[in-house]
Amino acid sequence: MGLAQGSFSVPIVTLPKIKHVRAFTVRGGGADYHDQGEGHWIDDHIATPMSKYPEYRQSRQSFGINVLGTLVVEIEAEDGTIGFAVTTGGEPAAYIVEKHLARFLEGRSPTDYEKIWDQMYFSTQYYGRKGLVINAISGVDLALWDLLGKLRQEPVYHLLGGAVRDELQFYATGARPDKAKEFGFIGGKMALHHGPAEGIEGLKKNIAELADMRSKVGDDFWLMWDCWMALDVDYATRLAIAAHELGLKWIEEAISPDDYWGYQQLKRNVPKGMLVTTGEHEATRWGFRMLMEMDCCDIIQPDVGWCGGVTELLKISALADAHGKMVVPHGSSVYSYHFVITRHNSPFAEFLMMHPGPTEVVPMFHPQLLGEPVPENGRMKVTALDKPGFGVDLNPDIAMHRPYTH
Ligand SMILES: C[C@H](O)[C@H](O)[C@@H](O)[C@@H](O)C(=O)O
Ligand SMILES: [Mg+2]
Repeated sequence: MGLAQGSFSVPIVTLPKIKHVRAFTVRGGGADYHDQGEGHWIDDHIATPMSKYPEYRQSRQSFGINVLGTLVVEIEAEDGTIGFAVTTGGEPAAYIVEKHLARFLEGRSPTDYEKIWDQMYFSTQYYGRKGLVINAISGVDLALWDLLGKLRQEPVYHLLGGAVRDELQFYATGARPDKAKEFGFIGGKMALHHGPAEGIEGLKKNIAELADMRSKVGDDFWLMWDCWMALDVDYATRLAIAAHELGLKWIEEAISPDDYWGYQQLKRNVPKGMLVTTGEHEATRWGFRMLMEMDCCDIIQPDVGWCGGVTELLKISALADAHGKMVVPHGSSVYSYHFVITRHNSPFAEFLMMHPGPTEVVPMFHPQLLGEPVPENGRMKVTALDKPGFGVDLNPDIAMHRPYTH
């Protein structure tokens, strides 16, 4: 780290330049958290847009929800410091990182993250804009922020403006909100099991499941449904009306992320007091601008590993703040924790319960990250984030594969 002579006597710090960008793939849980073994709650007859095909109704893995696997991006500076990040993307994302994105980083300063993001986005705009390409850009951007933190010996949340509160509070996503309540979480979000293709019988089963869980957690504990893009406006409206009496707090990602008009209508249809949320499969400031200007939802839920990374989430969050919208990022382990703690309009965070039951609290991206913090009693003190970068290390025991080089 050199000390360049500034215009005053005080020298400014010049960080070492980026020397190498490398992309690896990993299978088995971690950032591609749907890539789990048999009998996991996260693959048990969950309603999806593919549920209209009976052969793909029981298991999301049957139609390929875990086909990509994890992308690991490593960025090495000239002094040997390595920043890394994990997200969903696997081999195709690794190809994009190595063959297309790396050229915008190697030889550059890690502080040029705005220009680097702009060049990664607009150089891939002709084939990207959302989905896999933005996942790859997000992975690079997160690794860049991890490198910046390590070079500056500061946690990422310091670089984002510092903590606005002393601790994070979490709701838990999983099949057991009753256990989530025991563990001290502020609420429980369940995956919806039956979609329109199962007719009124399926809708009644959904309501019966919610009623059963409400009887277990009492009247005040937050209960939410995650509908994973599975419904249409009519079904979602009928479900919301029936669930309102059971105190459903929000109905999440009920319809296709492309159907902004449908969300606009659903938000008008749901009973007063029920929130409509979405955004985990939306990307960039432009996608979220559409959600907000068309009044599609009450809470936006970008995934920082899928929406464009920290650099883009800063823009999305500021836009949401101006619109008076809450930003509760989709669960993405430390990558969302370091962000949420710094934003007034992100009052709580999601914790995805990755234990198969789930009857235990385990790290979300297990087994890929060493030092990954987990909530205690549903909360996480900001001090748990006080390590350089995102504060985690890659588990050396996991098999990483580098499918492409450049
Ligand atoms: C639980 C949901 O079906 C998804 O698996 C989950 O990843 C996501 O939608 C969430 O909000 O956590
Ligand atoms: Mg969701």
